[in-house]
This record gives sequence, C-alpha cells and structure tokens, in this order.
Amino acid sequence: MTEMNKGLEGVIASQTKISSIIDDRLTYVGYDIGDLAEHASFEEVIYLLWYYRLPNKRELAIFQEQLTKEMKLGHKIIASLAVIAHEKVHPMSVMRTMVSMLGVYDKDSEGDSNLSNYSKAMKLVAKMPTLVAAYARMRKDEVPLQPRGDLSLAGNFLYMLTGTEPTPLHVKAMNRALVLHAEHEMNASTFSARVCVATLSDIYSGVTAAIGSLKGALHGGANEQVMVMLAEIGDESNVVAYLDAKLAKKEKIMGFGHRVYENGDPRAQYLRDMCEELTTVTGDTKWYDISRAVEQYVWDKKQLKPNVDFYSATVYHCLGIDQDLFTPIFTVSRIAGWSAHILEQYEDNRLIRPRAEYVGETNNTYIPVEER
Ligand SMILES: CC(=O)SCCNC(=O)CCNC(=O)[C@H](O)C(C)(C)COP(=O)(O)OP(=O)(O)OC[C@H]1O[C@@H](n2cnc3c(N)ncnc32)[C@H](O)[C@@H]1OP(=O)(O)O
Ligand SMILES: O=C([O-])CC(=O)C(=O)O
Repeated sequence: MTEMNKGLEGVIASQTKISSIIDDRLTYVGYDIGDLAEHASFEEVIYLLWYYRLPNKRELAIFQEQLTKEMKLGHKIIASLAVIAHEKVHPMSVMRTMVSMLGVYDKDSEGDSNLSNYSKAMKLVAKMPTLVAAYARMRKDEVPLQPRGDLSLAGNFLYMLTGTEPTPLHVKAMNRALVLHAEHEMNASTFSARVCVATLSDIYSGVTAAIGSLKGALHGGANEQVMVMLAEIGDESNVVAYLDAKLAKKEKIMGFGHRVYENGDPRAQYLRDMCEELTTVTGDTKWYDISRAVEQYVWDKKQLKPNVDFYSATVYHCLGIDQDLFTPIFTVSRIAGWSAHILEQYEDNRLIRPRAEYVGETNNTYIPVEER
C-alpha cells in the first residue's frame, strides 16, 4: 500500500476542466478570478462552469430566463420549511434538510440522463437563494417573497431577503461575493459531492453531502466565526490583546490560512476592496478598520494571510445580513461549483474509494458476552 497521507494533502483525486489553482492563481475555465470578479455576472459564471465557455448575449438571456422560472418554491417545500423554520438549529442544518426535501418533491429526482441532471442542476442553483431568503423571513414570522423577473440572481436574493429593492452597490457586492465563492477545485465540500455521486447516487444526495461538509468551521463555516471574532474584538484597540490570547491558547484565527495557497488567497483582496467600498459609502469603517488591523497582526505574528472567508464576513455584515446566514450564502454561490463537478463526475465516473491504514488491535478471539 502507498504511504498514508493525513488529510489527503496534495493528493490528486481526479482531473477537471472546471477550475485550477496553480502558483496561487485561481482560474475558472482558464479565466482569471480577478477578471471575473470585476466583470462577470454570477449567472455567466454558472454557465461557464457547466459548459466550459462563456455564453453569448442570447444564450445568457435564455439561461437567465430559465433560472428565474425555476427560482420559485413549490407549496410543499414552503410547508416543509414552515415545519422547521423555528427549530433552534443552525441554518446550515435547515439548508441541508431542505435540499434533501427538494429531492423528495422532485418527481425526476432519480432520473439519471444527462438532460435530467442538467435540469436538476438548474433547479438547485435557482432555488438555493429563494430557500435561504424564505427561511430568513419565515423564522421571523414574515411571509416569504416571490422572485422578481426583472432582477439578477444577486439582486433577487437581496430583494427576497429584505423585501426592498437593493441599491446598485449592494447588488454589485453580492454579485461579486457569489462569483468569488462559486468554485474552488477539490475543496472538502466539492470532494464530498463527488464521492457521493461517484456511487451513482443522485444530484440531491451529492449536494446534501456537500452542504454538510461546507457547514464546518474549518471550511465554509469560518465566515460566520470571523464575524463572531470581529464582534468580540469590538474595537481596533483590542486587536493585539485579543489575538495574543487566542494564539497563546493555540486557537486558530478564523478566516486565515489555507491548505492550497502558499502566498495568500487571491479572492481575499477583491472582497477586501469591496468591503472598503461598502464601508466608505456608509461612512462606518469600524469593521473594515478592525479587519485590516487583524490582517496586519496575524501576518506579523504568524505570517498567515486571509482566505475568502475573512473579508466576506464584513461584506455580508455591511449588507445587513444576519451572521448565521453567512454560510448559507456560501451555498447559494457554491452550488454552481458543486453542480458543475457533479455533472463532470457523471461524465467520466469511477467509484472513489481510498484505503485506510489499519493501526488497531490484531489477533483477537471472540469471547461470548457472558464471559466478558
Ligand atoms: C472556504 C474555505 O474553506 S477557506 C478556509 C476556511 N477555514 C478557516 O479560515 C479556518 C482557519 N484556518 C485553518 O484552520 C487552516 O488554515 C485550514 C483548515 C484552512 C487549512 O488547514 P491545514 O492545511 O490542515 O493546515 P494546518 O491546520 O495543519 O496548519 C498548518 C500550521 O499553520 C497553523 N495555522 C493554519 N491556519 C491557522 C490559523 N487560521 N490560525 C492559527 N494558526 C494557523 C497551524 O496551527 C499549523 O501550525 P503548526 O504546524 O505549528 O501546528
Ligand atoms: O479549497 C479549499 O480547501 C477551501 C476553499 O477555499 C473553498 O472551498 O473555497
């Protein structure tokens, strides 16, 4: 057997044409993430990840129309959401359950043709923002809102969440966050999705598995923990003492470090810029200033750079979003990458089944329970 590799660090588990991270540069289908963050709509990015090319104007218009049509939630889904909306569980547990419910109420859930899988992928990317927004309202006893045909996915999401038409700056910020979180090669949640569907299980099962993996604080759950940390710091003058205490206890600083990037996550700078733009407009730069001070001190003390989760926390906070919805927003975006990987896995499938090195007891003999 080959040597054990804890955490599968550096192991290549499959080939992909969806995204690459080479020498700290992230590209989606060969397009630099900075270029996409600056210019692309989230809808274009979904198309790019599924079809390995950008859509032309007509293709994009049709794609957007299909997405908007699929955004609505059926009454059975709203009824299921009503049953759990007030449970005291993390919103990611609600999302995991509701995606599973989408599978329950999709008559085509077991369909395995290419057409059926693309159609289910479309339903999932379209319904994810509506689910998060509906849950956010229903847990506060507010009526869930229907998507509007005249808004982009980012705009619709903010509208359905808040009930008011978002400003162009807020739509730009949300769109940029969705583009930047959409895809990231063989991260833990994408790997979970691929492992699941490689058994020839269905797409809803794959996405349910992925949501479970994204929830954890070492992965997507870090963005919520970043906001918890910033709130605990509370003022720029507390940054050093707070971080010193954390590091002395050998605790991880959320939103820093990365398994793959050696010199920093390129997505962080675009979110930092967005964060600066948002806070400059509101005139309340407190959270941005604290974040900059944290970034500087963690670099000075540990030579660690922020990852995608660090500045996304302040961006969402500036958009007025509750902190426990930060990771669910990650699902609204990452469903693009998960679905692309699931479709790619089906295209050229092989069961994913690594080995474990056995380090337990050997040569035991069964003793009847009465004699133990
Ligand atoms: C979307 C995303 O998933 S991005 C990642 C989001 N997660 C986080 O922000 C959580 C905080 N970060 C981390 O826990 C890690 O950096 C991970 C999970 C992202 C990567 O983990 P790994 O590649 O397994 O690195 P590992 O945890 O072994 O860290 C290597 C060393 O750097 C240190 N280190 C890494 N990240 C951090 C951190 N955030 N704070 C403090 N120390 C850290 C570790 O303590 C370890 O030091 P040691 O060798 O002296 O023990
Ligand atoms: O790639 C990873 O390990 C985690 C990450 O940054 C992501 O999923 O966006």
